[in-house]
Amino acid sequence: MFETRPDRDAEVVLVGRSNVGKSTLMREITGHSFDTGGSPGVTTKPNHYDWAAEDFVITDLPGFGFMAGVPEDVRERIKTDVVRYVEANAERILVGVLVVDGKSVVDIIDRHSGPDEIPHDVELFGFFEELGVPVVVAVNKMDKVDDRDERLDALAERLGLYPPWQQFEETLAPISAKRGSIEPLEAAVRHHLHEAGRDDLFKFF
Ligand SMILES: Nc1nc2c(ncn2[C@@H]2O[C@H](COP(=O)(O)OP(=O)(O)OP(=O)(O)O)[C@@H](O)[C@H]2O)c(=O)[nH]1
Ligand SMILES: [Mg+2]
Repeated sequence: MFETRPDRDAEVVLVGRSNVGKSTLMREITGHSFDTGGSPGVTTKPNHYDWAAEDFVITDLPGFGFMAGVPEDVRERIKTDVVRYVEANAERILVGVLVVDGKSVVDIIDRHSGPDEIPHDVELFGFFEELGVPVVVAVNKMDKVDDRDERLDALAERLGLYPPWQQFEETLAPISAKRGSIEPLEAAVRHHLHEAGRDDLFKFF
């Protein structure tokens, strides 16, 4: 279990496989730099970012899934720790942002779909729903995607959202964190904050 536990009553978490761009997105949202890098597994502990005067924290969690050079048991432990963190903090998590790599997510999901295997991204998506935590899928690295609508429809379908994807703007947000184009994500997060009666937090998004 991660040892950090922020003493705030409202939280937004960023979760997802390693190297999808969570820390890059965290930088875009907060304006503060976090370790990012070309090799997966850069973030090993939760990054919490809060504001002294505000009862709010954004948390960038370590990535899980395949990471070159990281043993299987370590990867599994990180995944378990992330799931436990979300479960333990579900009460105050207003929005769960599931970050995926728009270029590869559909292929990865298909590769890991089988009779006794649920892909991490699909599992996490369902897990947030089970906990009653609104989830936004930040489909990152869209700057590398040519067949935008086809990719997004394919992803929607795998998450159980019947295409066309445009019907789910509160759930699917195509972005490019590295280029600073994250408006669809901000709009989706604001939607859920509004639903939670927390328009006061719009200033962070
Ligand atoms: N092309 C492109 N690359 C991106 C984008 N966002 C992030 N990256 C790159 O993806 C790599 C991984 O980014 P990180 O932000 O470290 O990813 P992470 O999800 O925090 O990774 P872990 O901490 O290992 O889980 C870096 O080389 C980033 O520059 C994007 O929108 N487009
Ligand atoms: Mg990171």
